[in-house]
Amino acid sequence: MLAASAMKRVGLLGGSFNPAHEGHRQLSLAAIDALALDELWWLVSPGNPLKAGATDMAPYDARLQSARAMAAGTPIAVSDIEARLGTRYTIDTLTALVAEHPDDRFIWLMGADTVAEFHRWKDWQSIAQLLPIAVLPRPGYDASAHAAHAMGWLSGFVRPAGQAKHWTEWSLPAFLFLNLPTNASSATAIRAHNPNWHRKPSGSTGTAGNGASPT
Ligand SMILES: Nc1ncnc2c1ncn2[C@@H]1O[C@H](COP(=O)(O)OP(=O)(O)OP(=O)(O)O)[C@@H](O)[C@H]1O
Ligand SMILES: O=C(O)c1ccc[n+]([C@@H]2O[C@H](COP(=O)([O-])O)[C@@H](O)[C@H]2O)c1
Repeated sequence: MLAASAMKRVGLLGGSFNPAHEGHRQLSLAAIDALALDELWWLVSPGNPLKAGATDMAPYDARLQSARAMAAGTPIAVSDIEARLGTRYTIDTLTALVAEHPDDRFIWLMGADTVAEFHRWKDWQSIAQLLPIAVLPRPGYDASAHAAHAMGWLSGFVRPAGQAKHWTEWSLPAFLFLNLPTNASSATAIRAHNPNWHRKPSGSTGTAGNGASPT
């Protein structure tokens, strides 16, 4: 007799990871604890639709390797599912993931800085109707997140941070500001200091981490 598969509680953090840094890692580990997640996946974006004109976007493989290196030794898994599915918009990725994993429960994670532009994402209200959303605090972005255009609609669905572990029981939409220690790391700051972070020094073997793809 086959054993019934157990429902997994999975957090999803999408990003450019150009490059991945300590902020991604610290906040992800804290979110695993706060939300009682079984797994947390970093979805490395082949191309953020709102960064289409960016001239400083490193090649996809370099960003993937950077995420794997930063996730190494943690329970965080790095996924290239958007490259494999050919999806660029979050709503398309999440719709596919939910259909592929009907027995699991997903929650979308986003840094406080991204809330200000959330209303510009394709079908953003549908995203909130599909999955609960948890916001990772980020130094300097608390006010802009709370004042965001999207909050005009989302504020009616905000859940108390103290109930974070109960997210699988919530009706949707459900929006949560996580109360976690912050980390000021930023990929923009890293690139400003080292624009060639993704170019290997000559003689390098280029090995970086062993993060397995979850999907
Ligand atoms: N230090 C941080 N604290 C909280 N959330 C973060 C932090 N850094 C990144 N995030 C969140 O992680 C996700 C992926 O971030 P991303 O890869 O764009 O890094 P970034 O540092 O914001 O990059 P950039 O400076 O190039 O915009 C986004 O939701 C972002 O808000
Ligand atoms: O779906 C959209 O319209 C959309 C617009 C902007 C950003 N996103 C997603 O937001 C996540 C964070 O992106 P970034 O570049 O700020 O790290 C990443 O998963 C992107 O694909 C998604």
